[in-house]
Amino acid sequence: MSNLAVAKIGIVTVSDRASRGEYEDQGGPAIQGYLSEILTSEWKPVTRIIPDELSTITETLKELCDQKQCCLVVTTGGTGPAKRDITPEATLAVAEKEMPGFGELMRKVSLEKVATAILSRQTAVIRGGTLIVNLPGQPKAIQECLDAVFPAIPYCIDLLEGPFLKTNEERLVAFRPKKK
Ligand SMILES: Nc1ncnc2c1ncn2[C@@H]1O[C@H](COP(=O)(O)OP(=O)(O)OP(=O)(O)O)[C@@H](O)[C@H]1O
Ligand SMILES: Nc1nc2c(c(=O)[nH]1)N[C@H]1C(S)=C(S)[C@@H](COP(=O)(O)O)O[C@H]1N2
Repeated sequence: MSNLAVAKIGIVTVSDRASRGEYEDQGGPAIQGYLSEILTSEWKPVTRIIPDELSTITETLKELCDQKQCCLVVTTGGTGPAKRDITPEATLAVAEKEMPGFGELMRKVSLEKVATAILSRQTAVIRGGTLIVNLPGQPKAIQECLDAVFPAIPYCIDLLEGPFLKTNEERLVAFRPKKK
């Protein structure tokens, strides 16, 4: 992946009911809207709406990382303790490296908003040149979580030798250490 390439970003809604059309997916559009507001460099979304099935989630993540060459994949849903919530396990199953700080920070800021944030097992991992980040299913959790961790994402993608992501600094300042 060249750092001059247009950034492809995977947006994966994991929801039995949204994937069956029983309710309209609000999570994927909320992530896309957030990224459009934050990013000033060129990027392209690659969206998927899938059920809470381990093999479907792992295959989708592999496709977005290995074939589509997304530099970032953001998932929403399936991070809780319910029987069918399996997104973190699927994410770890395709991981080469775990990035536990993302889940820790998202739970910390979320706990300041809702006591039930403790129920999310959301995590983040690296697969090849891709960072995968899990978000909870509640659409309002998307901004709460991404505001906390997004400042670290452009530099993480630099370290993976991916595209250079620029942010709208009035909205969010990306952390990049000063070059010596
Ligand atoms: N993509 C979505 N769009 C709109 N609302 C959602 C979405 N995903 C989740 N929600 C809301 O957040 C709640 C918690 O999400 P969770 O991922 O635990 O879903 P769930 O209750 O297990 O059911 P499902 O997998 O069918 O969405 C849902 O019950 C729903 O009200
Ligand atoms: N920021 C934030 N985090 C949150 C929530 C929320 O509303 N906002 N919902 C919590 C709830 S109610 C649950 S059950 C867990 C897991 O949600 P999921 O299974 O939809 O991923 O995320 C938690 N984390």
